[in-house]
Amino acid sequence: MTPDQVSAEETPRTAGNSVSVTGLRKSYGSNRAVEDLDLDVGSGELFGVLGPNGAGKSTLLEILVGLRERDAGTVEVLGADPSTDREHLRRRVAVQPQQAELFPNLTVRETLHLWASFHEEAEAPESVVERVGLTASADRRVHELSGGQERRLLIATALISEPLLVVLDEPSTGLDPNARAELWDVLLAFRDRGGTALLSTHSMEEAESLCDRVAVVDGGRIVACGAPADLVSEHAPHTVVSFRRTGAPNTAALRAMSGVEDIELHGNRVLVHTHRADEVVTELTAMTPPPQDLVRRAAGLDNVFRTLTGRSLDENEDG
Ligand SMILES: Nc1ncnc2c1ncn2[C@@H]1O[C@H](COP(=O)(O)OP(=O)(O)OP(=O)(O)O)[C@@H](O)[C@H]1O
Repeated sequence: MTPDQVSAEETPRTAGNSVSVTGLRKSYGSNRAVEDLDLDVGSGELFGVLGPNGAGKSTLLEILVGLRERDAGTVEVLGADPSTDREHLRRRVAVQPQQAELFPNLTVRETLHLWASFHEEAEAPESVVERVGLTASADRRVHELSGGQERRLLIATALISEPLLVVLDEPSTGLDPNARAELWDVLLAFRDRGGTALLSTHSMEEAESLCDRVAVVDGGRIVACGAPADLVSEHAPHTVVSFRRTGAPNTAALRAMSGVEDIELHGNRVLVHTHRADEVVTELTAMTPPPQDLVRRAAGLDNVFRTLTGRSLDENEDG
């Protein structure tokens, strides 16, 4: 079964949505992990749930795939309720949790043959190997693979059942930029074949580069939802001028500069938010000593998050 082979009768859809959630709530004791959350993911979308650690992303995804019970709300995934219709969803939804394990001594090919044997209908392992770009490594053992190759093999084990929807919890955490880009290509190809992909991420770069639409979550709630470019133009239509800091920056003086709206400290860089970038760059370059490694860029989803919550997506930030 490929995404485009499934009839409407077999998989009832809700107005073109693969996922429809209303009023979802989940608490762990007194800790409210998900609060009155509404969400629609269209069929054929590559959809990202973006938020910092503890925002409720994993809890949401686990409820959607039937791994966790909700306290309240309605949930439809491919027209079924994951808490009661697990069998309906088992073949149609593939899940890649944050901590997934493979057998280290099996080869890539053996792994996929094993996973294929778990399903009544499965794609040929050879074609999945090719689709995730592991043909040259098909006979290598799992423990010999790079981190990126192993992650793509995990995705391959998810895709082998030819799911309509794949749900991935932070799929690219810990990967280097090349490995991330290769993994994104696999997900984009799945989307281009008609599949729906829902992933969580705390990387604004991943959300911006990969996702058709993004739900920005904080404290268990969606604070904004839309196409990345639309979210940026609505909530953060400004420029970020940044430079390398040497010693403790004089943030009070920077804040007092004409045109400066906000200052953030991010790692070894000072980020200056402004709608008047030319003016600010002129003022900054006139400072003594002049700022090093000055860069200007349009604001991104990290700035959307900051505008909407007053906090940073990146926990390690100190600004
Ligand atoms: N099994 C659990 N028992 C108690 N509290 C939990 C449990 N799982 C998650 N939580 C809490 O619920 C909140 C949401 O956690 P969740 O893991 O869903 O967020 P997240 O956005 O996926 O974060 P992370 O990226 O760190 O996994 C957090 O405050 C977390 O500590």
